[in-house]
Amino acid sequence: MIGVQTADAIRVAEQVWFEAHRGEGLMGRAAAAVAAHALEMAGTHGRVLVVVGRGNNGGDGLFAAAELARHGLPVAIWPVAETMHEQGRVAATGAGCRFVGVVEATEQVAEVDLVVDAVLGIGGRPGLRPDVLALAQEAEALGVPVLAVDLPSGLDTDSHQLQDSFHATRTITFAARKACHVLQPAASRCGEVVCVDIGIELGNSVLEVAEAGDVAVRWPVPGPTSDKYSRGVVGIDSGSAQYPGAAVLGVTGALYAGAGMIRFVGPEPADAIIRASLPSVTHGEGRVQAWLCGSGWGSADDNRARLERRLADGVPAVIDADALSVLPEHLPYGCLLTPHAGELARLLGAERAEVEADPIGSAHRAAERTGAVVLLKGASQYIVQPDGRVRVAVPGPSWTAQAGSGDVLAGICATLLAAGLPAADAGLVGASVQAMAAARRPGPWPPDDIAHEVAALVGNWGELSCR
Ligand SMILES: NC(=O)C1=CN([C@@H]2O[C@H](COP(=O)(O)OP(=O)(O)OC[C@H]3O[C@@H](n4cnc5c(N)ncnc54)[C@H](OP(=O)(O)O)[C@@H]3O)[C@@H](O)[C@H]2O)[C@@H](O)CC1
Ligand SMILES: [K+]
Repeated sequence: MIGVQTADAIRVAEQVWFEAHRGEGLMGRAAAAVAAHALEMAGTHGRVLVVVGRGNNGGDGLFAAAELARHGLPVAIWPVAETMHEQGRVAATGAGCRFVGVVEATEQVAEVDLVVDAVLGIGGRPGLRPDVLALAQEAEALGVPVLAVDLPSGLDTDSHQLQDSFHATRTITFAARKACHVLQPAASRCGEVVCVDIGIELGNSVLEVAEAGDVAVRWPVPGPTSDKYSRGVVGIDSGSAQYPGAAVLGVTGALYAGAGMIRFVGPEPADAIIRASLPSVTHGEGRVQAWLCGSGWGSADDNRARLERRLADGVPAVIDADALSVLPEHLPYGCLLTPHAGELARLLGAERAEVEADPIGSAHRAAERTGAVVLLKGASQYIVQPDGRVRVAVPGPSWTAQAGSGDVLAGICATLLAAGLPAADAGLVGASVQAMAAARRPGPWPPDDIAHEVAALVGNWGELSCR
């Protein structure tokens, strides 16, 4: 898992380091890493424009500029504020960097091979001054590579929200990733994110982002004594006359994620379609280890009773789509809710914009209120537990932003619940594996094709770990 830290936590850790290492500095380490990446991006003869702010982020930029100039690169520096880091200014001047004003900097953008953005780091307030924004936009429009120091200036360090900012090709950050580097849409401004260890010690992270290895180790691979019951029986009550496809997709997701057995109890015409196209699925009631309810129910009058009937078994359930608006007072232990932003807003009686402004807080409210884990779907997929722990699924390509992806995902998660994964892991692993499968098969593939790709992906892990 990748641990994400806040700006405050970084500041505290830096302070502890400074107290333990009196007279020493961290900026040299940060600047050396920036210079190495700048050299790689600009080439040994590249022309570089470094835009520096008044704080320590600007200091990093000035020391990196000095290093580049010592390597013989022509370096121009635009200090955007009236003051700048004094030792950094002395170093850059001594190394032969040239200081320019706004007019020359703007002219230079079209000429240079790299722009280094060292305007604002973790001490910055969101947004950019108009003249700095104009330069950032010019660089983007011209396709000039941008190396952001710590974060693209203009972004809010601890937020997922988009702001007027630089659009980096690469961002080099220090000690740990921050929310803006990993959460969409802000992360889309960061380009490739490189995290450099500068030697400070950090405590618990504010949230964690899953990596491929975290998914593989949690995947329930059958052992030599496994049978269809021990692997997990999934009950699926989904679909309606209006939305039979949701049921077919959910069953497909469950099947290709490796359900030991599926009992489908949804209505026609999905029942007949599944009988004809997915012959391993059984039909009718029986014992199950987990339920999937809600996908494709539509706004029928009997949704509340339909959900209560399934929850009466007392086993964990994936509660999706239309079932999210008819939740009973008490849910069985270990349920997973899988709303998108609009569904979560309805569940909370809030506006969609409120959920989009505060996805983690909104998902946490729903988790606290229901006692269930919430998997909030979207460009970044949050898994939030009632105790406030937050994890984010492995990110995937935007191709999965299409109708039916959520139905497949609910089926995958239900298989994982039935296999015995706790709801938080089922949500994390389910959302991640779908994203990873989509990444293996880029392009406009329909969601059922991505479900098939899940089986291929998991099969590779099976070779390694199947006994
Ligand atoms: N500590 C260390 O040893 C290490 C730190 N490191 C580096 O330092 C960075 C943090 O430095 P920092 O704390 O000086 O903050 P930074 O982001 O440079 O900017 C703050 C300045 O900008 C101003 N300002 C703010 N918002 C603004 C806006 N929207 N528009 C215009 N101005 C704005 C604000 O002025 P104010 O108006 O608040 O008086 C303030 O003066 C960190 O990201 C990393 O790069 C590394 O070297 C590792 C070691
Ligand atoms: K920056």
